Amino acid sequence: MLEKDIEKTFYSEQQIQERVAVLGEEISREYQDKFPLVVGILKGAVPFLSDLVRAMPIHMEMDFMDVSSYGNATVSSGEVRILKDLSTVVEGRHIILVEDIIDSGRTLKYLVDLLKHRKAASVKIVTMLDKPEGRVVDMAADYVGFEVPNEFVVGYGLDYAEDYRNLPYIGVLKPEIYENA
Ligand SMILES: O=P(O)(O)OC[C@H]1O[C@H](OP(=O)(O)OP(=O)(O)O)[C@H](O)[C@@H]1O
Ligand code: HPA
Ligand SMILES: [Mg+2]
Repeated sequence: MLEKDIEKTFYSEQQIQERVAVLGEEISREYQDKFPLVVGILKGAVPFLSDLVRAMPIHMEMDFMDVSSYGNATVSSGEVRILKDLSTVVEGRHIILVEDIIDSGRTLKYLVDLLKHRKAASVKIVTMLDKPEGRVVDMAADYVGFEVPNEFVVGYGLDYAEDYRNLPYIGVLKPEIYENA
């Protein structure tokens, strides 16, 4: 079972759900007359997006993008590649980018630049987690669920080797999970 692999919990399921309800209300107030395009970044944003949009009782459209950072193992190139693009025309739309975490900031920097280039009317970022100590490029979210310290976190969409995304809370793994990998 998943539970036995977790060393400590940073944010419980209840804390997350309470925070999502507050964020949903705040964001709805800003976007109620804007018919926003809510863009989830695959795959990590899926659990958060799923909860967030159900806490936003306003008219909206949803779409998804999948991007991947690549480079060699020691030095990240900082390049980002599109694996799945939006199926919606961005020009003139108010975009809400939904992410599970901002770490180096590279993924979101690339996406914000791209959407502005495509002439979005506005682009704002909502992220469940912000890890400020991880930042390599200048990037700040408009709405943040929680801050996390500079540790590798899993759960609520965040994976280790594609596992643990379905954990309903956010925590860190026991060291032996990495040692046995
Ligand atoms: O701020 P950054 O350093 O760019 O890191 C954050 C990004 O990295 C993770 O995604 P990943 O590319 O691992 O894909 P995934 O969502 O499918 O796990 C996470 O979900 C963010 O999208
Ligand atoms: O702390 C993290 N955990 C999982 N995936 C991530 N992608 C960037 N930072 C993280
Ligand atoms: Mg992601």
